[in-house]
Amino acid sequence: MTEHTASPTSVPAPKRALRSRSGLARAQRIVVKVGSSSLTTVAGGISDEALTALADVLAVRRAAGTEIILVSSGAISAGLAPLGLAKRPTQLSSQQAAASVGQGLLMARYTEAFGRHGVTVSQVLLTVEDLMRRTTHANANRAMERLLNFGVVPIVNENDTVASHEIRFGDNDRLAALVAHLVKADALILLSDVDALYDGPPSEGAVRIPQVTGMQDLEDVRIGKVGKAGVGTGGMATKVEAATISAQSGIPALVTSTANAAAALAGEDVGTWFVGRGRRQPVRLLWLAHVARIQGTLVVDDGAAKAVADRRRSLLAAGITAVTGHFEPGDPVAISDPAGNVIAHGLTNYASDELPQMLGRSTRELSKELGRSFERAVVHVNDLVILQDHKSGGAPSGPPSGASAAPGSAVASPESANTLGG
Ligand SMILES: Nc1ncnc2c1ncn2[C@@H]1O[C@H](COP(=O)(O)OP(=O)(O)O)[C@@H](O)[C@H]1O
Ligand SMILES: N[C@@H](CCC(=O)OP(=O)(O)O)C(=O)O
Repeated sequence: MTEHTASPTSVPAPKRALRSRSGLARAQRIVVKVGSSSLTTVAGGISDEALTALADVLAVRRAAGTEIILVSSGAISAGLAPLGLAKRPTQLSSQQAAASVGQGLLMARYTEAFGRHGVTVSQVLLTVEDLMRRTTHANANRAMERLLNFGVVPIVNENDTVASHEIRFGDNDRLAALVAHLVKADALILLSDVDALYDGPPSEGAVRIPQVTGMQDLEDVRIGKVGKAGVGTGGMATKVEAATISAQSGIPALVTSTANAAAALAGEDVGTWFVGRGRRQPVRLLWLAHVARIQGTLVVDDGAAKAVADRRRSLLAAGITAVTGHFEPGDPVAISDPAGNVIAHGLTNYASDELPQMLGRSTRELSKELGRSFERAVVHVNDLVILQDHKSGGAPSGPPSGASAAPGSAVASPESANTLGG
């Protein structure tokens, strides 16, 4: 194949976020995610009609010069019938087997459908780990950039056959958000069997939500169980989460149906638009906030909660009042205020069995006892992501203050703030 160098395929992604959904018509790099429920049925496997219709829309846009990355679910569902399975198995090894069979079938159909438009596709199977470690992240990024330069449409799925329970996304919605982040997409489009996010399960006469600008717009939204098709895993909850992850790191997201794919790409008023408003976040923090499996909880007192959430300090042992769960140093843990609200996620420097004898004790005391190897912070501020501001006594929290921690306080000196949540 000839290498494209000076064609629309090598147009760099713009640095500015699209302001509204109409900007999708001009977007240069778009991640599109399609769910199992749009492509497959339990009984019939892959729907040729649905897959071809989507490939037609995306191939036309690709031919017009827009870089398209397709995150496609459906491998497990497509593999059920060939293995004689009547429904989606719950056992991980059966899901792995079904994905292994179905992924090949899916790619064969995509290759053919895009090929009719002269568009080459490629298979990219990723695990959470590939996106988290700096070296593997950079490696995945290089491969994607090269594929896009070649004019290829990369088709991404989770590497279901090797992903274990511990490291699995499970749904592809959050994977798509991290892929959008990986390739610095202009926008993320999440396609499903429902045309938008509604204020409640659509079957109950709910009302469409056209735009989400922040968490306040989601407060009254009720999310029902996984859709009627019975083949998806994430449901609307993971789509909202993925769109939020994306929007909060500056990449706007649109949630709509596969039937609306062409209208969405043309910038028409369909679906639910999540306004991109945050700055790009390190992927490690996105993972910590939204994907990581939390292994335990550190309950902190009111002062420490305010310091961590409002003043962005490291968490010290003196402010921790209780520990639950079993974890090792480096594991993701939740930090909760005295009322039980989870205010942050962080990576702990201590194991759950080391912490009880440290709780409530000052840094000086602990330094004497533990000697030079003592790591001051139980959770360092650079390993912390704030999920909500702590509002003690119902009072609104002020802006992060630059004042240093009071003596004996359970917090360390101010450093960079990592805020993701609303
Ligand atoms: N508030 C809501 N707004 C829109 N859809 C919702 C809502 N609550 C639940 N749903 C359901 O979520 C389903 C989409 O999730 P899912 O089947 O997992 O999709 P996919 O396989 O495309 O990822 C829809 O079929 C819809 O019935
Ligand atoms: N990676 C899996 C995705 C699982 C799944 O059903 O995801 P989704 O339909 O996006 O909720 C597969 O290809 O079957």
